Amino acid sequence: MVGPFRYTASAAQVIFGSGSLNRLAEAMTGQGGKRALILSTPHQKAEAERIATALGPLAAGLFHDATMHTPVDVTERAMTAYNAAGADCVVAIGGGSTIGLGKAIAYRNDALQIVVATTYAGSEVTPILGQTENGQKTTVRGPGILPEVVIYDPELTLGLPINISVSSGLNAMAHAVEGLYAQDRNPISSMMAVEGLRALKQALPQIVNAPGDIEPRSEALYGSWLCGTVLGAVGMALHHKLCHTLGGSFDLPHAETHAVILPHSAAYNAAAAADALKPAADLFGGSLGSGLYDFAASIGAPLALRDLGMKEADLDHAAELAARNPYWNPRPIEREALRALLQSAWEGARPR
Ligand SMILES: NC(=O)c1ccc[n+]([C@@H]2O[C@H](COP(=O)([O-])OP(=O)(O)OC[C@H]3O[C@@H](n4cnc5c(N)ncnc54)[C@H](O)[C@@H]3O)[C@@H](O)[C@H]2O)c1
Ligand SMILES: O=C(O)CCC(=O)CC(=O)O
Repeated sequence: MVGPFRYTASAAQVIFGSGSLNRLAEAMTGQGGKRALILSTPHQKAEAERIATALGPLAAGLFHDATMHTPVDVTERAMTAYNAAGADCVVAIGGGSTIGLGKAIAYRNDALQIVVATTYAGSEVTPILGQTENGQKTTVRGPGILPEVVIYDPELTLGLPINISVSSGLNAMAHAVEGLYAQDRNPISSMMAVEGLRALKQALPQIVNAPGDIEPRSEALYGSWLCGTVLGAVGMALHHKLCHTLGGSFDLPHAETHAVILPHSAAYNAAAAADALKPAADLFGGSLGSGLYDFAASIGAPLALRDLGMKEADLDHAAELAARNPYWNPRPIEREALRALLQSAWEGARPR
């Protein structure tokens, strides 16, 4: 039987396709934007400068210090740049770090946000902002946080390094896996989750073999949009709580941490959410935890927390933090089982 359910569609406008970056000025002025602060990481500064040149007088300035986990001190410097430039909107070009900075600005001043998304993290289509201050990462949700327009131009992802592509793709897949067993899931979010998983499962091995091939790049960006939309639409559970803890309190890299944890969190929840996870398990050979692990290994993803810089001595503390104020999860958060999960993930063991 279908339902009952509640589904809230995202209000963001999506412009998808090769060459869609050319529609940036039109997208910005169409929303009433006149002076944009262009945001990027230091790594994508040149791309941001090209965008500023193309926008001409619509570009009010550049800020290229976006940083992972959205530190509040960086946001404060960006706010100063925004006000000094007389900007009325932001254009964020990049992955979740740059998009997070744009959201943090909009959270404070309701700036219009135009996003050019260049990884598979999915932040561009969520009303979620994570920020870090004094070593603590906190998350807020709110309508002003969701970017108004998202441009997906696969041409811009052709140079995304293979290792980032792989980890970022698994980060997207984690949104879909958790979306499948979310308490507030609905037929639309589950359909998007399964299609997102299918698209990324198909695209990532092809990207590893031919990173400059536009077809799998388009497929991966399409899959990441779907998975990100699921993240924005329904609640996340143990997997996201763990990654949030490991990223915010132990400064582990975001996408790589998702990539390592996903097989283990999926295995943890496999029995408790067997029906909801069946379409995903079917995609990965029947057993979701080991299937995801084998898939991740086959595309060269990181498999062990120890390889990301996590200290074994910190695992107890991580388990304790992750068990504190837990998100709803299909299987109860059992302290010992959670500690065992972290040990397996630290060692890079294949879940059963
Ligand atoms: N709020 C949300 O809904 C949400 C969702 C997912 C991630 N996030 C946040 O996003 C951050 C991580 O984002 P991420 O994983 O996308 O990494 P990132 O944005 O830090 O990007 C990783 C690196 O890749 C570079 N890069 C990005 N796109 C590129 C491209 N096409 N070509 C070459 N280099 C490129 C970036 O400049 C950066 O140096 C974390 O802070 C995480 O918490 C938030
Ligand atoms: O860090 C954030 O902005 C929130 C993170 C989130 O909800 C998605 C993720 O962890 O990939």
